[in-house]
Amino acid sequence: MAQRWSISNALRGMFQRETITDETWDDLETALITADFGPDIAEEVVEALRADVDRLVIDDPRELKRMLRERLEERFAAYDPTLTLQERPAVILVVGVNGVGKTTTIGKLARLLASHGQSVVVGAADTFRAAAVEQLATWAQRAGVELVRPEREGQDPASVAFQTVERAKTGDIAMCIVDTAGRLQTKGGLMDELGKIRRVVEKQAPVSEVLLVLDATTGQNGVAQAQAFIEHAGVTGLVITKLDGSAKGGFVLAVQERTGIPIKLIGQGEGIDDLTGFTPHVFVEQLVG
Ligand SMILES: Nc1nc2c(ncn2[C@@H]2O[C@H](COP(=O)(O)OP(=O)(O)OP(=O)(O)O)[C@@H](O)[C@H]2O)c(=O)[nH]1
Repeated sequence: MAQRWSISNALRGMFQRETITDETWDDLETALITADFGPDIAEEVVEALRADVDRLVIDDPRELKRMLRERLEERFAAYDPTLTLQERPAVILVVGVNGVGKTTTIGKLARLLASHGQSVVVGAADTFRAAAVEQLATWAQRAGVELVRPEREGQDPASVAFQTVERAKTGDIAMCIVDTAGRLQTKGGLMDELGKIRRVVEKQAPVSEVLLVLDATTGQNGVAQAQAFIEHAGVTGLVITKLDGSAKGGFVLAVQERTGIPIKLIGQGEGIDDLTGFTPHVFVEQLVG
């Protein structure tokens, strides 16, 4: 079954026509804009394909579909989606606004890494809500990985992050994932706190990845969120969650190009196995059909 965020249905009529006409181009641009690529990218893609079709004297819409896949894949693949986890321990900080899916993503990522034979410890540096710690504890248990909890409610999140990395070092644990409290990108004090967490962790070990989690259903607003986090937390990769509930597959490309930060992981469900790496070829196959 096609993903909800796929544009294959929107394109169906277009590829059922015998030849490429003006309507073909209008339909394509509308499909791209509807999928939240944003008007600029939609126009660029249409213009580039139009030029190719004219130059190569093509009139078969099926050929155009192949060219659309190629062009999108080239744009998606302009950034390296590989997680950089060579350090020992490899420290991953996970940041983002409230409710985007940080804790869920950590549970899934811990499971993914553990299933590849890595030892993992997760740290509950979201110390404001006891429920947040318990939620992470449940995920850690499901993933079969160790957890470092705050010693008391309201403990400085940076100190929990520090203790988590310390635990990884003393226990010879390869991967260390630190959960942080959700925060609005407009709250300066809370954004500064992220910088502090990072500096404190770096006293123990270099930070390998700072992953910013974005909810695909927020669309272009996610770009504004991303920019503030990039400024304050030194984001190295994006995680797009809730793509399963979104009709906005194009958001993935828009946010990557506008922030210049690669998409590294994709979440498509609430289950522990619903997280994958980002593979442009596979993604575009599903997107275009
Ligand atoms: N459908 C779907 N739901 C998701 C996905 N990822 C997370 N969720 C749901 O989103 C909700 C919020 O997820 P959390 O992991 O608690 O989000 P958070 O960012 O840690 O939240 P705060 O700690 O409050 O900032 C939960 O109901 C999750 O089940 C996803 O990929 N798909």
